[in-house]
Amino acid sequence: MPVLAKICGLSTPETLDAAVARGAAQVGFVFFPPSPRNLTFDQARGLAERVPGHVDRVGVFVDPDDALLDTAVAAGRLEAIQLHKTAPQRAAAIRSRLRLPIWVAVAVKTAADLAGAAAFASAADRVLYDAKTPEGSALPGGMGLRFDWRLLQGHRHALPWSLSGGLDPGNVDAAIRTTGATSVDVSSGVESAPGVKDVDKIAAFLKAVTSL
Ligand SMILES: O=C(O)c1ccccc1N[C@@H]1O[C@H](COP(=O)(O)O)[C@@H](O)[C@H]1O
Repeated sequence: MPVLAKICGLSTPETLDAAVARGAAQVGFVFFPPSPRNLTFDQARGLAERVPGHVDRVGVFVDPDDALLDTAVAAGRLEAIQLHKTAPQRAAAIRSRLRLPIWVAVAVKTAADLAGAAAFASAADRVLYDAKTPEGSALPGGMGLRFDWRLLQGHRHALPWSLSGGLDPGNVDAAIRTTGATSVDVSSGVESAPGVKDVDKIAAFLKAVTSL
């Protein structure tokens, strides 16, 4: 089965174009001011118009309010919403109000954390397994941290799922082989510095994924 890749945290036309040209299935736009990848609405508007119809625009949010969601969805012409640190009831409310697919991040450190995904079974469309960031971290994702991929082996998933957290061009092949993921998501693993995407790393990551 082909593996789909989302390149997250894009903020320049050049890196967005590289992700599209090299075969990204989704591009991620971050709307979270503490992140070095946070977009203004004007930036999102400009990037959104470069994305062809076969690539989905995913907005990344941390427990957002309705005003932020509405403005970001319009500016970024978002086709899916990725939620971090958002309760199941709130995710369900966002889903029914926006009528867009909801990706919900589940932070994983131990096997017990995987059970958290079940609470989103009727509230989301996809689970994104991501590494748990340390208590008090500024960001709940996008820190290049990975979890023990073997935890996913044999796990019965409540929803379609994607793998993220610390993936990069050198390890994504092993991550896919270990977990059986058919969808992967990367941010800092294709950067030269926090928030600075690297076109060569994007190309290498997508080559590793699409040549499997
Ligand atoms: O990328 C960010 O800055 C970010 C901010 C807030 C929530 C999530 C964020 N990124 C997501 O984190 C994961 C893993 O990132 P990484 O590859 O380990 O750097 C990814 O899903 C991003 O979408």
